[in-house]
Amino acid sequence: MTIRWGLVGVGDIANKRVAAAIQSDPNSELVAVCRRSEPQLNQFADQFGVPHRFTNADDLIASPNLDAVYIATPVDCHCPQTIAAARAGKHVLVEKPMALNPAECDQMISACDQAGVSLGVAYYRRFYPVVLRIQQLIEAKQLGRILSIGCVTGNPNRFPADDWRVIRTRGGGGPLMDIGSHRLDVFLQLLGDVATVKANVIDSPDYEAEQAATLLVQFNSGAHGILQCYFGTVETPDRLEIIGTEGRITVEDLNHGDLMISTSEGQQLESHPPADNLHAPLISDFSAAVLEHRSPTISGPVGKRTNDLIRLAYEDAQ
Ligand SMILES: NC(=O)C1=CN([C@@H]2O[C@H](COP(=O)(O)OP(=O)(O)OC[C@H]3O[C@@H](n4cnc5c(N)ncnc54)[C@H](OP(=O)(O)O)[C@@H]3O)[C@@H](O)[C@H]2O)C=CC1
Ligand SMILES: O=C1CO[C@H](CO)[C@@H](O)[C@@H]1O
Repeated sequence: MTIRWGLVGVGDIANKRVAAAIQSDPNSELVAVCRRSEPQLNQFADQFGVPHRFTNADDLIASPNLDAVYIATPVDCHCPQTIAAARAGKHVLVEKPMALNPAECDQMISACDQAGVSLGVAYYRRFYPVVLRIQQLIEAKQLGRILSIGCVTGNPNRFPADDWRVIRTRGGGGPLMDIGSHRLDVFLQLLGDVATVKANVIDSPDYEAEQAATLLVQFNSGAHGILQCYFGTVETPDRLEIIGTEGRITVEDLNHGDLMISTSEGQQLESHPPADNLHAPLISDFSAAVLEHRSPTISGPVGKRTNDLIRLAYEDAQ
């Protein structure tokens, strides 16, 4: 059996990676796509050879020949579309951040639980070989006791004020929601749950959401995490550093996967590049999870935790 997917929202990320990732997975088939603009919908469907096309998400969701819905729309659509899909008996894989706020995440989790369908969130960095290698090094205590994790990420885009990514009611916030969310999820994967979050933000002169956010989190383990994220700056690599009592790990760009391990014995460079299509392992895991009747690796409650931390950060920054 294959999972027959419907893809709602065929914009940037669907075009760059999601459609191709579904089509390359042996357990998946892309059978339907949706966006409101008909010419762009047809262009996308023709490009990827998708037979069923919808200009209304409710119509795709109600379609009987689908098993799962991938939601790649702006963040304010995630909750209503997930709930509608769950009620129609479809499994849901939703883009990050999971929703505008934790209350919406709760509604999505509960709708999927009640309908008995799977819910996954697209924090695909959890499948990066470099992230899994760091997790292994931490668990094996190769770095001793972890004192801190730090990540710097910047997106050079200068978004216009009417872009959904910088309107709070549409994107939920600015760079913290959009790009910081991915890195907070990596923090949670590597160092476990967080006890406290402190934050400062810098308002943008051009739009409603923040332009920069800096977070200081304290993990339950006692370790510290520092996250810096920006919109509208020079291209900033996805830099990660972890400091322990016996060693340090530096990754200049998580998306490339080169890892430097420094200990008292010297330095060692390892290379763990990600899959060519970063979404491919995510789709494979989700489809396999549905077929095997297990929870996807990045489940609703896992995805929600990042929304919880972001909410605490915005509250503290106020
Ligand atoms: N995992 C990752 O690395 C990335 C994730 N993302 C996430 O993916 C999601 C989408 O981002 P991105 O592709 O950049 O956004 P875009 O703005 O490029 O695309 C959004 C798409 O959603 C469609 N859409 C909007 N509203 C509706 C609606 N009510 N019903 C149906 N379709 C709708 C739009 O088409 P139309 O207006 O014609 O309806 C468009 O096709 C976001 O959650 C974002 O955070 C984005 C980039 C990378
Ligand atoms: O990682 C990413 C690349 O940039 C996009 C636009 O800011 C983000 O939405 C996405 O999560």
